[in-house]
Amino acid sequence: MTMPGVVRPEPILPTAITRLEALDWQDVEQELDGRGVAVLSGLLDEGECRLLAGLYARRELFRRHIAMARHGFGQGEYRYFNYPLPRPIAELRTALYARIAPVANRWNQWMNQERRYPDRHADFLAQCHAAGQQRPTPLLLRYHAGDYNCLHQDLYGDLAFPLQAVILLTEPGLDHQGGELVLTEQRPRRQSRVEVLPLQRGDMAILASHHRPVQGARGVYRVNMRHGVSRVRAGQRLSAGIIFHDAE
Ligand SMILES: O=C(O)CCC(=O)C(=O)O
Ligand SMILES: [Fe+2]
Repeated sequence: MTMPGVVRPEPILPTAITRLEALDWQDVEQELDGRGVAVLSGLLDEGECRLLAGLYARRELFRRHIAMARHGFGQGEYRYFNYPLPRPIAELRTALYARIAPVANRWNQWMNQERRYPDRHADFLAQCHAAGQQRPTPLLLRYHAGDYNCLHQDLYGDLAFPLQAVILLTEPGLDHQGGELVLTEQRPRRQSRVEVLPLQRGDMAILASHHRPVQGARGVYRVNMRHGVSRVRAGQRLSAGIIFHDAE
């Protein structure tokens, strides 16, 4: 029996965290350094995806609901979680940050950017909060047939972590058609490159949020990354976004 006024803790994602910790991070780091994106296939199982997708209906968990069309962001909707984050989201955010902070620091070194990110996410969040960025940014997104997400960057203030993660929570071909995650890479004085990520349910994509370094013949140059979602042609698509900086 649930006692009135007693908040039950959210279930956690032990298998996803175990899988995350068991990955070959040298491989993942190489992909991130080389291409600015890495896909962790099947990080979440079906039940874990359903658990996260099921949070969408629980309005009390969110601080803000965005209808994308109203802002010119595309078509579809998303909700920013409130603090305290549901434990699965908080645990993924904390565990993933610790694994990719070295990548972020290496990128800044290569790009001659002074900022270095602390080893622990809690310490980075303390920096965000001290800089006036105190609102949580992890989110759930929901798209129906015809919906899409315009190319964008998720920057919410001066302080920004250069990588973020997206988890696909529904199964392409079954729950929805279309709705591919798309990345663009704008190169100085050259035409842009695009990459389509054919994710399956439970896959996590780690991607460069803003700038990333590319090794060229004459040294390192900086490219400008954007991401978006192509039109969902049928069904319903849900995803979770994990952004490491908080918002103003
Ligand atoms: O729905 C998606 O796959 C993209 C989500 C997104 O833009 C984000 O999490 O920042
Ligand atoms: Fe985004």
